[in-house]
Amino acid sequence: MSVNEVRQFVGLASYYRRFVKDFATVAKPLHNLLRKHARFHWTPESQQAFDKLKELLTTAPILGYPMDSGDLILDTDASNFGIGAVLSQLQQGELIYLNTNQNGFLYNQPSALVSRTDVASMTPWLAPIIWEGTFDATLIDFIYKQQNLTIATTVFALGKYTRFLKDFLESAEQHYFVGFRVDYYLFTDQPEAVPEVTMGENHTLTIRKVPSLNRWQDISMGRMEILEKLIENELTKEADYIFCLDVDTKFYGRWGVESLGRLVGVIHPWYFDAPRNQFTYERRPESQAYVPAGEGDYYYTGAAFGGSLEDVHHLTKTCRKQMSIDAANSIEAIWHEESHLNKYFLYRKPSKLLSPEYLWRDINAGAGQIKTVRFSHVAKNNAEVRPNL
Ligand SMILES: CC(=O)N[C@H]1[C@@H](OP(=O)(O)OP(=O)(O)OC[C@H]2O[C@@H](n3ccc(=O)[nH]c3=O)[C@H](O)[C@@H]2O)O[C@H](CO)[C@H](O)[C@@H]1O
Ligand SMILES: [Mn+2]
Repeated sequence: MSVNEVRQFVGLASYYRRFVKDFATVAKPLHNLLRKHARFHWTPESQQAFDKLKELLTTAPILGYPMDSGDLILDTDASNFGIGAVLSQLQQGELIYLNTNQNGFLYNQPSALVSRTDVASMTPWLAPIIWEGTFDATLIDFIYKQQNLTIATTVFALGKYTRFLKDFLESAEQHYFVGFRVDYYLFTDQPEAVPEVTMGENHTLTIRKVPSLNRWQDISMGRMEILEKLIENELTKEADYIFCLDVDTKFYGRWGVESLGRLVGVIHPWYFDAPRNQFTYERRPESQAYVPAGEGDYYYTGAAFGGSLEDVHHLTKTCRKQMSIDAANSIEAIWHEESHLNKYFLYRKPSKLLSPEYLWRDINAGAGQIKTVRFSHVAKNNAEVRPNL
């Protein structure tokens, strides 16, 4: 054990002491011993103290959850390491520079003056609009990590859409809420067609069989009622937030806790720069999804939305009811549940908006303001994959 390694470890422990419960009584004596040895020499006694302190740091409950490899340690460049990686590298004798600054958690200073100027990062009702460059991933992960959250995520794959599952799930496991608890609920008419995909730590996949339907519109709209019932009957105690995502999609970049909010809409990738009179709202007053000319904020996609269980429950219940009124009147909104969702969001403003980075048209389609594509539709031949036109 080199003096350097011990110094690093002491730094690590110093950094963590504010988070470890009972640090003063349990770990401080060991910490002090090591501090002394870091300057002098290494004995079997210090090795024991080192091992014990290491164990404490990896198993002690901090702020209500045990430390794990997802916990962050920052160095002065604001890059981060998981504690697991740090400890194993220490064991392997690799040099890691750790910040031992006692004043706390380091990250880039936020500016009151400088931000992105090429996009709007706030709605007129003061909901943030999330774009690359509007948040600090390290900081926001650190903050949310302390809340021990579960994010339920629903995805539907009926008929030929099961072909999209492999890419969807594999890419989600690389980019979607990595390090946080995610429970996917996959609804399909063919459970046997669901591919084997290895789930990351704290990510689970539950498969639910649902009946096949003959119209793609009914599949798409039917999601509202299934979500409503899922939240009502099962999720209340199981999750904190929920997202509902299209399956004909793939992740290419981080989608994380920056997306969480009470009620979250994603700006549609085709209409983020369009005047509201071009939005494809339902324009027939006979439909419950009707939006009169001259109204409208942003046009939201039906392919991704979410929020707290309570707010998404209200949203899905409202859309389900509005769609059944339409059905009773033999009218179907032009863009199905997406039309109802847009009507809902017009009169119940989302508390957070995600930019089209969170649902892009196609990975190969560029746009100046889109600095990173996080999630994108994949090209598909509608006539070939859908059960009807
Ligand atoms: C970019 C965007 O805003 N997408 C929306 C759009 O067209 P899309 O072309 O994206 O709709 P879509 O064909 O992807 O259908 C929506 C979703 O329903 C599911 N599905 C559909 C058909 C099928 O045979 N099997 C199956 O599982 C699947 O999860 C799919 O992702 O309009 C739809 C309603 O009009 C939905 O609001 C979509 O979210
Ligand atoms: Mn889609």
